[in-house]
Amino acid sequence: MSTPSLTALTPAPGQSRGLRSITLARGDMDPQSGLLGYVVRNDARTWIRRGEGLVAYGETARFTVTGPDRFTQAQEWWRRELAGAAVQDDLGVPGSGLIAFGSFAFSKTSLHESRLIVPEVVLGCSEGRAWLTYITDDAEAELSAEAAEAALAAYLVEPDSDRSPRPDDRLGPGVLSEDQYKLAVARGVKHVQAGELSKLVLARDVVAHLETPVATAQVLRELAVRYEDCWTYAVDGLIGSTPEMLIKVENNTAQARVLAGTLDRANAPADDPDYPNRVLAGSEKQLHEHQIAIDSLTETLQPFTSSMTSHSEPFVLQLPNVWHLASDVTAQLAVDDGGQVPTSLALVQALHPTAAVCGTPTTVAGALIRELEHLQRGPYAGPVGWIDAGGNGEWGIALRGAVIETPTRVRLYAGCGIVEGSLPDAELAETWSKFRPMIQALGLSAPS
Ligand SMILES: C=C(O[C@H]1C=CC=C(C(=O)O)[C@@H]1O)C(=O)O
Repeated sequence: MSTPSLTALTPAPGQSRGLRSITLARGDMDPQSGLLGYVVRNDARTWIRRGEGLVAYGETARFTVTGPDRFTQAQEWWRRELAGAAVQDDLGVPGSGLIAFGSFAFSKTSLHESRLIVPEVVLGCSEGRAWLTYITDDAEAELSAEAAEAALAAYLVEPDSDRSPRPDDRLGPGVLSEDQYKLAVARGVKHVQAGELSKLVLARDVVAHLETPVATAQVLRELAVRYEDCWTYAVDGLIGSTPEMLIKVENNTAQARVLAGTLDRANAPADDPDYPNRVLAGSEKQLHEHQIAIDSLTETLQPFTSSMTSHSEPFVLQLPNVWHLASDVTAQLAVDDGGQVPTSLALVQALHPTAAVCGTPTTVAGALIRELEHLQRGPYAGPVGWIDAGGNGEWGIALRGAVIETPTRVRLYAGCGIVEGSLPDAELAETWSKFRPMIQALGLSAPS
């Protein structure tokens, strides 16, 4: 596999062979709803957390790719687009100026197309500062505040309607039945016990069949409000709210949030505040599973850094559906001989797939996933996020999400880390707790 170029991506000032963009500060974002007020169309692309992030519409350029070099090729395409671009950016903060949204297949052998998409309009909000970016490939187009506002207004003029649950909406089985999934888990445990690997992540799917077309914008707003500590993503029908940050790059700093170890909140005793600390943070099995995930991230990130910090113990992250063992990692990126730090995509290429979604060792786990899961993961558990012209970006792991396959068919995915002590019934139950965000946002109920 070719190694990623670590040179930061820099647009050439003044050139306009291709993309042209203007970014303007915008003061009128409703502080209550933040960006959510703009998530009104089902084709919105989003990256939202606590009311901030990015919402985009339209498409000015697109790159698609499959195979083991998908990250490198995407980065090379982005570099070429930037080399011919003319960028006016009043703000110069991560996410302003030219950006591309992206989603990548989990597997290097997947036929699913990984993609980078340059939108036409982007609304951004970070630390209270809001902006609007307008991007065009029309050499004659006027680049002004009026033109940018008009481009945005054209997308907002006809919002898509919300929908109410219908009697015939239902949740059906996916590729594997529940019993087949439990069998796959039992087989996975045997491979771990045989010493072939220390951790394996096995996923399964369920399918939502809706009577009327899915109201994607409504689903995204519900996810973003309910799962405000997660990153609510939408890229070409891949939607969800992920609690796991694969890598975020802001100038010379990289951050990751590693999760592994899960406890369902549904059956937790209401009068026992110490329950997650005792049952999750006090469990040898869960701590072992978490340690494997954090080691896989820090060992791979380390060569790109000059310093790195993470707490020695994971903390308990409380989400509406589950508690997770979580570790936040912050690193200063090492500067190369040319004075550059790696781009967010270069780090994604190095880090994906972590043990949180694949296993350890990666190659053994990857082969077993193909053998035992019988699932085409597509973009599930792959990197999803955005990159800007400076190489900054945020790439989450596409978890707690779904793929909209047709307007009335939505495939939900969830997986579990399998270690030596894993029990098939418990792992099956855990997948239901991980499906819950999407099940609720779609207005469905899980089978009891
Ligand atoms: C693979 C998933 O979750 C991963 C992330 C957090 C906790 C996990 C766990 O406890 O098994 C999984 O490793 C998923 O949500 O589909």
